[in-house]
Amino acid sequence: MASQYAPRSRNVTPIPASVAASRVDSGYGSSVASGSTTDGDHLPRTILDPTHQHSDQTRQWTSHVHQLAYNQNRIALGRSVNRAVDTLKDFQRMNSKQPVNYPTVEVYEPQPSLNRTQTFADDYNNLPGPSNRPQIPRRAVTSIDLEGQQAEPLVAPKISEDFNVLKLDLKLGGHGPSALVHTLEKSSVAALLDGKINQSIKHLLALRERIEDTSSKVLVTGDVNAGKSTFCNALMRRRVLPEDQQPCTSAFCEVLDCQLNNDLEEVHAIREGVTYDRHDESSYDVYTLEQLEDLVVDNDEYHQVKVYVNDVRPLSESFLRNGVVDIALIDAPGLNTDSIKTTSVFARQEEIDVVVYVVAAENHFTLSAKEFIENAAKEKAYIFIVVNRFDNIRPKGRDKCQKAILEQIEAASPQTFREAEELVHFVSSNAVVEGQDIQKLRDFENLEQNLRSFVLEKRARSKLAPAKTYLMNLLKDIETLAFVNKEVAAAQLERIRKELDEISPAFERLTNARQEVSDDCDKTTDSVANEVYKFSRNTISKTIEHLDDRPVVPYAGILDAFGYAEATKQAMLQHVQSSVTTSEDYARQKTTEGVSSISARGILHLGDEYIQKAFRPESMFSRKRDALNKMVKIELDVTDFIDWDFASTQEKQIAGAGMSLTLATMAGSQLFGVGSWVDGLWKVGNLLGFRNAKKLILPVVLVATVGTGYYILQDLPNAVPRKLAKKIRKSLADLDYVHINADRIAQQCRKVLKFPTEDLRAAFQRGIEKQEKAVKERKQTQKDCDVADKYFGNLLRNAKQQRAAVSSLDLEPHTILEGQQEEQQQTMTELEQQQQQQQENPLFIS
Ligand SMILES: Nc1nc2c(ncn2[C@@H]2O[C@H](COP(=O)(O)OP(=O)(O)OP(=O)(O)O)[C@@H](O)[C@H]2O)c(=O)[nH]1
Repeated sequence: MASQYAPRSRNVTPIPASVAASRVDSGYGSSVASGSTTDGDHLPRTILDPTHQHSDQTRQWTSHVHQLAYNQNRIALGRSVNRAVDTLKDFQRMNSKQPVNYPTVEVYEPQPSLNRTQTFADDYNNLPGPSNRPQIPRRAVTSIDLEGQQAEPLVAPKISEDFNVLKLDLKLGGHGPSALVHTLEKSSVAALLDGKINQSIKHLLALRERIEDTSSKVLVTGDVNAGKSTFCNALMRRRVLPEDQQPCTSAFCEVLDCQLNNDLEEVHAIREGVTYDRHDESSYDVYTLEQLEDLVVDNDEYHQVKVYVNDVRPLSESFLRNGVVDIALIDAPGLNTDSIKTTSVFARQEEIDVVVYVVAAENHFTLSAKEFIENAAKEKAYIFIVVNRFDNIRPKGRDKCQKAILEQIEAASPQTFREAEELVHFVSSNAVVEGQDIQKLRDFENLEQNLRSFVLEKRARSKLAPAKTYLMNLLKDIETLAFVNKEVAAAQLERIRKELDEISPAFERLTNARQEVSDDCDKTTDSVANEVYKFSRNTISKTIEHLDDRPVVPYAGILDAFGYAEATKQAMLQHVQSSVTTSEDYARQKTTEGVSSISARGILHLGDEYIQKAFRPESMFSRKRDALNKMVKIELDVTDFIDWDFASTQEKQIAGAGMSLTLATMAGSQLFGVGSWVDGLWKVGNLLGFRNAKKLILPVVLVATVGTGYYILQDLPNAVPRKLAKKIRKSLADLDYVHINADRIAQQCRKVLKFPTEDLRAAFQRGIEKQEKAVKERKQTQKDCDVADKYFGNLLRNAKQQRAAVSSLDLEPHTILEGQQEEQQQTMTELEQQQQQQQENPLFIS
C-alpha cells in the first residue's frame, strides 16, 4: 500500500452535528441548518426561496403521501416482476420443448412469378377471421418451419425491429440482426432466444432487488473532463471529489451520507472482485477523505470507493441527507477513458435508478454519449442531463448551442426532450465554487431543485420507472411472440387438418389395395404358369407323338442305312428340342405380359413411388438348350431297321391276295417265330394235303426268303423312323420328358414373375410406411400445435393482463398544495389502510 494513502485506523471520532457545519465548508460557502441566508463573502446558498411552493407542513404531508404511494407501487411492481419471471421461465420451458418461432424481416421482395413456398406471412394474411385482429404488418417468419423446411423470406416491415428486450443480438457482418435470423436454423434461433430470456430473468431479478432497495442510486456519468466531479461537489457544496483538467477519475466513487456509516466520514476502498459489506472490514480498506484524490486519480488498485460524507445542510436542501431516502451519488469514470471503463459504466447503469449525464457545452454529445443515452433511455425513459461548462460558450452563441444540444437529445431520448425544462439544464458547476455569478447560481439551484424532485418526490418515477418501462417492453415483446406463435400454430393446425384429410384416405386406400394387388399378382403368376405348362405339354407331346408322321431326312439307299438312321434320330431329337424351344418362346411372351400387368398395377396404385425395372425376357431359359442330347441316349441297333409289327399289320391287309403271297407273307412275316411258322405250315399242309405241301416247301421258303428280304429293303426308309420314333417316345416317356419340361418352363415363369411381384409388394410396403410416417408425424405436429395454440393463447392473455396492470401504475408524483391537507389526510388514511391490508394479505388487495 503506498504510504501516501495507506488505510487509516478506525479510531475516527464521529463528527458532532454541531461542529459539522463549520467543518464542511470547503470553498462552496458555509452550510447552515436554516434555509436561505447570506453571510458576508459568501453568496446565498439558496437563492430560490424554498418556501415559495410548500410550507414545511405541506412538504411533510406531501412526503408522507408520496412515500405511501411509492410503497404501494413498489409492492405492485414487485409482484409484476415475479409474475414476469414465472412467465419467462414457463416460456423458456416451452421453447426448449418446441422451438418458438421468431419473426423477422425479409431481405428481398420476391417477384410474383417466382415459385415460392408458402410462408407464415401468407398464412397470416390469408387467415379468415375478424378484420379487427391486430394489424401486424406482413412479415416473414423465417425461423418458422411450417413443413419441416425453412420458410422463404417475404416482404415485411420490421416486426423483429420492434422487439425491445427480446431482440436477438446478431451483430455480424454488414447484415442487420433480423436479416440474419432467417439464415439460422430454427433451433439456433430458439437457443439464442433462450439466452435472451436468461438475461431478461437476471435483469428482472436485479430490478426486483433495486425496487426492494430503499436507497436511490444516482449515477453521474459523461465524457471525460465534462465536469462530473465538479458537479458532484457542487451538489454537496463541498470539495470532496478531486477535480482536475486532466482525466482523473479512474474508479467509481459512491458518495453517501455518513449517517449510514455511524456518522464517520471516511473512504472505503474496494478491490476488484470483492463484494462490499460495510460490516465486514475485510471487504474494504479504510482511508480519510483527504486521501481520496490519491485513491481515484491514476490508481488501478481499487475499482470502487465508498465515500461517506457529512452533509450538514438542512433536509430541505441537502441532497444526500434529505430525510426521505438514502442517496448514493456515484461519480463514474468518464466515458471514453478506456474501453473497459466505458463498458463497466454501461453495465453499471442497469443497477442504478437515475442517470445524470454530464456533457461539456463546448463539446456537445460524442458518439458514445449518444449510444449511452439511447441505451439508458430505453429502460429509464428519462435521463437527467447536465450541460456543464456553459460559461465557456460565448453569450452570443448560447442559443445556438442550446438548440444544437436539444436537437441531439431529441434524437437520443425523445421522452427526455419532451420534459427538457425539468430534465435538461445548462449550467456552470464551477460557478458554485466561485460563487460570483448570481444568474449561474440560480441556474444551478434550479437544476438542483429539479434533480431533488426527480430523485425524491419523483422517486417512484426515478426508481420504479425503470422496472415499469422494462416490464412494459418485455411484456410487449412476449405479447408479440405469443401472438405470432399462436397465429402460426393456428395456421399449422389448419394446414395439417387439410393434409390429414388428403393423406388419411389415400393411406387407407393403399393399405386395402396392398392385399388385393398382392393376390392379383399371385393370380397372374399362377395363370401364366398354368397356361405355359399346358401349352408346353401340348406342344411337346404332339411333337413326340407325330415324330414319324413323315420322312424326317432323305433316304440315300441301303448303303447309307446307318447314316440314314443316325440322321433320322438326330432330326427327331432336334424336332423335340424345337418343340421345347417353341414352348420357351411362348413362356417368354406370356411372362412379359405378366410382368407388364404387374407393373401396371404398381403404377396405378403407387404412381411415381413405384420404380419399374427393365425386364429382359431373352435371358430366360438360357442354360438348358442342350439338355435333351444329354438326357436321351439312344443307341442304334439292327432291329431299328426292320419293323415286324408293321409287317404283321400289312399281312392282314393283303391276306386275300393269293396263297403263295400268303405263304410268302407268312414266311416273311413270321420268319423268326418257330411256333407261328409250324402253325403256318400245318395250316398250309391241311389245305394242300401233305404230299403237295412237301413238294412246295422249298420253293415256298425261297419265295418267302426273297420276299422277306425284298420287303425289308423296301420298308427300311419307313421302318427306321417308325422304330426310332417308338424308341425315342419310350425313352422320353421313361424320363417323363414332357412333364419335366413343361413344368420346368412353367416354374421358370413363376420364378421370373416373382421378382416384379416382390418388388411391387416392397414398394407397397414402402409407400404404406411412408404414408404411415407422414400421418404419424402430422398427428404429432397437430398435437404439438394444439398445445402451442393453447399455450400461446393463454400467454397472450396473461401478457396483456400483466401489461395492463403495470401500465395502470401511476408513478407520477402529485404536488400537494396548501389547503389540501384534509383531502390528503383522507387519502393517506386510505393508503395506509391499503398498505396494512397488503402486508397482511399480499395476494389480494382491494
Ligand atoms: N469553465 C468551467 N470549467 C469547469 C466547469 N466544471 C468543471 N470545470 C473544470 O473542468 C475540469 C474537469 O473537471 P472534473 O470535474 O475533474 O471533470 P470530470 O468529468 O470529473 O473528469 P474525469 O473524472 O476525469 O472524467 C476541471 O479543471 C474543472 O475545474 C464549469 O462549469 N466551467
